[in-house]
Amino acid sequence: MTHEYLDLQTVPHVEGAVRLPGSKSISNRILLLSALSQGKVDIVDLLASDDTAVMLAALRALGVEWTEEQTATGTIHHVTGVAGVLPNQSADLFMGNAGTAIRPLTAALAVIGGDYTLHGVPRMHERPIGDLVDALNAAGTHVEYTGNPGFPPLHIKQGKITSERLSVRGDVSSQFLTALLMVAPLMAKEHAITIDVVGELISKPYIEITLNLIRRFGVTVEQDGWASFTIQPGQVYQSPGTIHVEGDASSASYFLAAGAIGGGPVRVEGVGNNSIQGDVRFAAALAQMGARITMGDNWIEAQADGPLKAIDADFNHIPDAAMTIAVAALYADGTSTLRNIASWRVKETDRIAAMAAELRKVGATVEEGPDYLKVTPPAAAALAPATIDTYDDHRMAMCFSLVSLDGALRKGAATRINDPKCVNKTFPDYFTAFARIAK
Ligand SMILES: O=C(O)C1=C[C@@H](OP(=O)(O)O)[C@@H](O)[C@H](O)C1
Ligand SMILES: C=C(OP(=O)(O)O)C(=O)O
Repeated sequence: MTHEYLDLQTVPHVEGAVRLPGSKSISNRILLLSALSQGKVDIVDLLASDDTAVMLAALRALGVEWTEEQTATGTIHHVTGVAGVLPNQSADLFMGNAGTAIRPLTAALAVIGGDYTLHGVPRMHERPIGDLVDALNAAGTHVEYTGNPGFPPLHIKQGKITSERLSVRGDVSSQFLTALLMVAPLMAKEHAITIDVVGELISKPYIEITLNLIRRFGVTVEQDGWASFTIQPGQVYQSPGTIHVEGDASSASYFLAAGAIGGGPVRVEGVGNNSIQGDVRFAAALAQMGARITMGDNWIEAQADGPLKAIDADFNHIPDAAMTIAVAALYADGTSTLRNIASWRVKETDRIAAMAAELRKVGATVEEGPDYLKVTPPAAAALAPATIDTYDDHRMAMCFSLVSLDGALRKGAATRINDPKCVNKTFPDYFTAFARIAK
């Protein structure tokens, strides 16, 4: 337990522009696809953070060559694809707390086969992976649990895919289906592979990111709604040459909410109408709360347009950015309800419980359900000063920076953020960027 903290003074007004760091979801997908592909890939603007660092280190340990070049405009990572044949047949891989690294890598290593162990921070060992392992092992791979069944750490041995049809549950995390889709071309050597989704599929826009990027690497997936996906045999990932990583739409949510709460305009650069990330739809939720939103191909701007209105909506499609709505709700004119967010409970922390506990500290009344959160802002004219615990969850730290902002209906509070460096998971410079828009 670290005892570092960051004190934020109240912020009367926010305004400015922020260039977003690269998307975590896109960065880690592109890294694995590049490694599996034939040829060299130049990745522009890859996210530099803990989650991508563990993926890069894992690829290096597996024998995949990559280099990083600093240019006047940003970074370029040069990855030499291994065409599905890993140079190192054994490795011990530390995955931190990166779901986007451990889930797809588990699938890739299980299908390729070898002698691999994957582990992470203690919380990673509490985050489910059983539905993915079940899907893989039922099809012929050999993945074992070395700790608790259903959770990392994992030991992967040599197996062989013998089925032409896999089925995977989609109601705990969409990353399991993403993982199978990404490795499907490695399984579809002689015959087509079909992946059936059992039960409801959550977080669907992340599957769209996966399919979009798979296509960029030259592989076509046939889709029957959200129920099944088929990959015809003989397709291999091809290098797209140069590929650009968009700004992170989840990271955008904090600045857009800041503009909506604290005046604005605040503009984020790096995502917009052309984005492939579902989290750009956070802007629509903010607009529903009364913010004025404008969008270009590669930017989004948010501005307050009077007091924020309470919202009652289903947030299954944007589980990460929805955390930002829960905090924006402190500034709204009534009770907000966030529905269909059960996946919050199995992420960096139990986010429903953590969010409820910290929102209460600043004066909100919160009702917590298995898959919902109801937030009623304090009646007082200001939020209560508080010391916010962040639960080693980057999004808790980033979300709660917003409680320092003065809104139209309610003033913010001086806020202490414990363990602010947890933002390193996806956005190491977050608090510097936040300080720049605080006026
Ligand atoms: O595929 C992805 O890149 C992600 C999918 C989502 O997870 P779930 O599918 O577990 O909801 C999201 O919360 C996570 O931050 C990133
Ligand atoms: C849930 C998240 O991360 P992960 O990719 O580790 O699932 C997140 O970034 O909010």
